[in-house]
Amino acid sequence: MNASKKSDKSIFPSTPARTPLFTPKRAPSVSSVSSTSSLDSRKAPATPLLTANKKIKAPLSVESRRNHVQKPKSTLAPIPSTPTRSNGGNSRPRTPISPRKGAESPLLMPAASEMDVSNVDPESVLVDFETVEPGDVSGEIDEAWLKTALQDHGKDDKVMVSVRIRPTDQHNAWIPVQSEGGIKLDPNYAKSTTATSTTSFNFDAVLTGTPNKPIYTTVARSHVHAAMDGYNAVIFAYGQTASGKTFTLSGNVDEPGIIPRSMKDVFGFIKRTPTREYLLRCSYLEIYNENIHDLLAPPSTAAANPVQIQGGNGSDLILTPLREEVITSLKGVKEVLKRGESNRRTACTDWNDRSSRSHSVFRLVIESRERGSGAAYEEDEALSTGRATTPNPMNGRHTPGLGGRQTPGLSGRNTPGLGGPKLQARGGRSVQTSVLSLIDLAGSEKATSDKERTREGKYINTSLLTLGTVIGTLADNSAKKKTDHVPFRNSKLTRLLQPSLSGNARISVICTINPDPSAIAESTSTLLFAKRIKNVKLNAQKKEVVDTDALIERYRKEIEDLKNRLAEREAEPVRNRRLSARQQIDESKAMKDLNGRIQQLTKLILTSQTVDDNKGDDSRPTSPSKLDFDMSPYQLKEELLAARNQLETQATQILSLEAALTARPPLPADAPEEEKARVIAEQAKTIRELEFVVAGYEENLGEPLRAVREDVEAEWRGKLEEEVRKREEKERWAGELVKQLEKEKAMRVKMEVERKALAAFVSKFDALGLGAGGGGGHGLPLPRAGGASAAFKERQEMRQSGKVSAIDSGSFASHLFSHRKSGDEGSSGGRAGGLNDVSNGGGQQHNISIVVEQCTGASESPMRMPEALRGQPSLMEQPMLEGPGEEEADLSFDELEVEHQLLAMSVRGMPVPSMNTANRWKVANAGAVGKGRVDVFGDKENVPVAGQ
Ligand SMILES: Nc1ncnc2c1ncn2[C@@H]1O[C@H](COP(=O)(O)OP(=O)(O)OP(=O)(O)O)[C@@H](O)[C@H]1O
Repeated sequence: MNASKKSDKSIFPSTPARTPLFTPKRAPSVSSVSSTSSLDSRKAPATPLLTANKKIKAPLSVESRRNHVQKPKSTLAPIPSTPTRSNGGNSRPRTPISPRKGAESPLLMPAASEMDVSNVDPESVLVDFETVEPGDVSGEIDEAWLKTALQDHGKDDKVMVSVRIRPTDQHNAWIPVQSEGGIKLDPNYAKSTTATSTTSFNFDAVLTGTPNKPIYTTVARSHVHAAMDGYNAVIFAYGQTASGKTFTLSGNVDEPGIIPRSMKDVFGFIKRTPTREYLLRCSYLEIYNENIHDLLAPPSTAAANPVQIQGGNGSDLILTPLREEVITSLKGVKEVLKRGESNRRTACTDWNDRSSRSHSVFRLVIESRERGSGAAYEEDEALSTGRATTPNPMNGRHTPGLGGRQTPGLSGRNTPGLGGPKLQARGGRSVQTSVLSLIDLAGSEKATSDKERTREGKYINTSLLTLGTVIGTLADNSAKKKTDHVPFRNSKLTRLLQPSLSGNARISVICTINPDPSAIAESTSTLLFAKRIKNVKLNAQKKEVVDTDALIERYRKEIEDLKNRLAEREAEPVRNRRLSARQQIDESKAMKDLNGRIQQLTKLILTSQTVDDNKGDDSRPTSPSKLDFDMSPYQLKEELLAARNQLETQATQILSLEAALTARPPLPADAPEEEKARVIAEQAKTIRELEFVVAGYEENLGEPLRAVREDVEAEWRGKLEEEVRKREEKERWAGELVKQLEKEKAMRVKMEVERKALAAFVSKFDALGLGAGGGGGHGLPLPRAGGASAAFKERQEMRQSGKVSAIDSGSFASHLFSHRKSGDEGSSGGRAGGLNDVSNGGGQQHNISIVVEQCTGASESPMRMPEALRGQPSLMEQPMLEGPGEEEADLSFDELEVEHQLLAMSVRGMPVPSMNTANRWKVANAGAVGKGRVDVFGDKENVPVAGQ
């Protein structure tokens, strides 16, 4: 790897070197790849121009990561614990030499730096205008700039989008229209490329050239200031590989990029803000192959403990375990950045000697609160810390130090939670919290000639694609006022960016493009991404945490004082208070004021508590300041409940005291003593009377009244017993009625069944033309000689010969009747032997009448067969009548079966053919009955057989 390339990625290298104008590497042919390439071979000094066509392979990034760290010991060495100011006046905030007891979180790795936030007392590492070193302040900030800062791009609710065109000494395919923030494709290339129809774009700024200062001033400074002012801010670079993202973000020693410049600006801002004090803590992480690694943790432990993202949708996220280091000077930042940079995964690709193989995120958490001074501050401090503070002789500030109030959990214990303690809202001073995120994305790229690079490239491209989709959906939602699901969770990158992209951040995006004509497609894709993100709506809000504990405590104290004063006055004997009328008026007014103030404070306590409750987890989800993470969630809940109960009890006590105060008898302050004594006497009498009423009611009723009451009670007792007896009688009667009703219901059901059976029987008779209105006189056919058996037989024969496909509903019955045309009389021999073979003779017809009797008992049948019919053959055995034109009856096997049973019921006592008869008939007909129909008869085989 050549030296100049290395220096590009190192923000603060030891040996400054000017960067030559960059010409990107072309993807070389496979033949040009030197298999003997090594790190040493790449050390030969060469400009990017000279190395442009030379493919050099880097060792695999993961394995080489530790080798790549050139001075691991020095980079991980702790920052000097006691930095001193050159003027010897105010001292820089000190880093405690020994970690606090119990500060180690089991989830965090052993500290590699004493500035690890979990090892320090935040109150001792605050930065303010007095502690900022002159050299740490950006010399670039001047009054003129402060005016321009008012034209803050981040103020509106849109993402600030800029394009940076990397310089080239070859053909430039893109023409900037800088004054209008536009960029368009050179018409010569526009014609030749079919990559896109859109060739001209407009953004907030289009920037060219190598200097990073104008880039920072234009795209980043206002966002850094917004972050210092309490807004979350995100600045990220997006673009294809080797287009200049890292150069823009980190830069080099000659051209420091956005990250080092913004850090300088942070200290400059603090220097110019004497009213506030700051706690600055930073973290540095990378997303490599969809795993998040802590770049500030020792590489071995970072690899073994990938950072996890926790937290709700859209709200703040918790990254754990992630080391956060407190910074108090630019030197500290340099140290942290250097360490992080050295742990970053970079590798030589076909296009970039030191291509970032991961997305890197440098986060600076800025917490600030007003600097306290004066008597009120002293008192607040004492209230907050529970002890008097000692002014620091060096800077005059009150620093409670290690023994001071740190991060009380609800239990009151000092417990640094996960991620370390944070600045506390104290002494009634609220804390503003914001996060500045500076993100260097890995570049999108085509498949490379190296397997590992290709694998990394896939992860990179996938997460960038997801970022594109997320941005697209957000833009679409904003434009069309929709609320479509945004797939933030599809990649670690978008998940990490979720709170910011959801709107609560000011965002600036620098899209870097490679102006080479061969990269027009990729550049266009980058520009389309830039266009989409421009439409995402933002609504960044400041986050302020109020010290409700301190406020409530102060109110309580005041209420206590007021109550004491009131009590003293009331306790003073009247005779001792010989006051003039004027004094009495004044005192009355003072008492009234005291009461008013107590009420007001009580309300404030309740409001503060409500605010605190409402904020709950939502207000500071990431803050461990209110939570003791050593406790189980159950214990925390218990504590919370206990604290609330206590507060409520106190509030109730206060309210009842107030009520007692206001309920005192109204008496003008200037009323004479006699008058007061009279009012008191009256009140005492009233109280005695009420006591008499409450306690002695029974005693005062007297004997005669008691006797009357007993008489009345006896009378009513008798009436009650009579009513009870009557009710029992009625219940018995109702029970009888219910039983009768049940019986009747059963009877009805039975009758309904019989009625239906009878109706079916009658309808069958009618259908057969055997009913009273049926016979020959009415033209309905009568069964003819040969009977149903002959018809059935013929039917089966027809089926077997294929003339009839199956015995279908009604067809068998029709054959019963149509069969008489065949004149087959011989089949009657199939009848059951025990039955009378009665021929009705040729075309003779019968009139069959049925007597239906009312069913009078369970044993009686509703039907009686007339005498005339007794001895007649059953319907099945009756021969068919002959006669042209008779209609076909609609009978199926089942219907015949029903008919058969009905007949059996109706002619009880008569010899009735059983279904066995029919079965025998079936057998006699040589199995002509379809096998599939046997089940039609089924267990009706068991019907009692008459005559057998
Ligand atoms: N504006 C610029 N002026 C001069 N040199 C530049 C400029 N932009 C980029 N370069 C040079 O181009 C090379 C590639 O740039 P850089 O590493 O920043 O690209 P990148 O987009 O971060 O690539 P990757 O996505 O692969 O990490 C570097 O050597 C860098 O010094």
